[in-house]
Amino acid sequence: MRFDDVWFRYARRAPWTLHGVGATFEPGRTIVVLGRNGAGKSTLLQLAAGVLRPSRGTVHDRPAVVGWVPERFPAAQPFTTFGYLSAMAEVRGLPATTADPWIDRLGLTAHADTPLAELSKGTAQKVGLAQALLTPPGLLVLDEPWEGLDAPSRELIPQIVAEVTTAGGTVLVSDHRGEIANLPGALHWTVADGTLHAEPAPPLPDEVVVEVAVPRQDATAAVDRLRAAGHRVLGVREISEAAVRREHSTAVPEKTGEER
Ligand SMILES: Nc1ncnc2c1ncn2[C@@H]1O[C@H](COP(=O)(O)OP(=O)(O)OP(=O)(O)O)[C@@H](O)[C@H]1O
Repeated sequence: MRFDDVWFRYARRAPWTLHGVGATFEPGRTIVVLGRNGAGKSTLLQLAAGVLRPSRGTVHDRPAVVGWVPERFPAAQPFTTFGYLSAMAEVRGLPATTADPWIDRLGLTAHADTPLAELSKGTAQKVGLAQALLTPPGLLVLDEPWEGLDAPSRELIPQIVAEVTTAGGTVLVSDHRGEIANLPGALHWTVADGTLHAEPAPPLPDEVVVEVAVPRQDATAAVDRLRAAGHRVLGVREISEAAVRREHSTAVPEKTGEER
């Protein structure tokens, strides 16, 4: 995807929030958007996601599937967690059960029948995240995704980001706390004075995500061994029935003809 001389302002005579932004969003990249409060990070993310349209200029080649997670999930909707996620799946032509693995993985099972309006901010954010991941996104846009999340869920974000980029998607994430800034290969773009300042791109890591199940009592030792062998451990989580079912359809991805 590419921004070609993108300008944006919120009203006809308002000052430009962004002006003359040019940027290329490479597949497989994590792009961390930094900047002070009010600099225009959310505006840039919404232009990328297609939630806002540029006042001038063009966004080219936006991926067909965009996952958009706003800073605050709009919880004032007449659904329960499960009702909302299954309705979102059906809108996309997917079976209602598509949401089940995400409900499980994001720890939403206990809240499945809770009305959205009664969820805590962090739980509502997880519903927003699950919604964005129902179909594997070519572009995942996360606006301050850590806000209000509990510790186990915060660890999930880098895992999910790595899964999307490993599958060839682009992740655009605003992160004023710097929680994801150290991901290998992450680009740092800073919004200031209405423009984008991009640090030079580090090489893309040539990695895949391998999920390994070990007995619970061996988890710490397994993590230590993997780290000692030079692997990045993205996180440890409870195995779920959905994950066990997925295991039977897991295969090591083959390289494409071009990569051989
Ligand atoms: N809906 C809107 N209508 C008018 N002005 C807006 C609107 N949304 C944002 N702005 C203004 O546009 C500018 C950029 O806002 P934006 O939310 O993109 O910044 P940000 O870097 O994401 O800030 P924060 O870190 O506080 O979320 C700010 O001056 C803000 O007040």
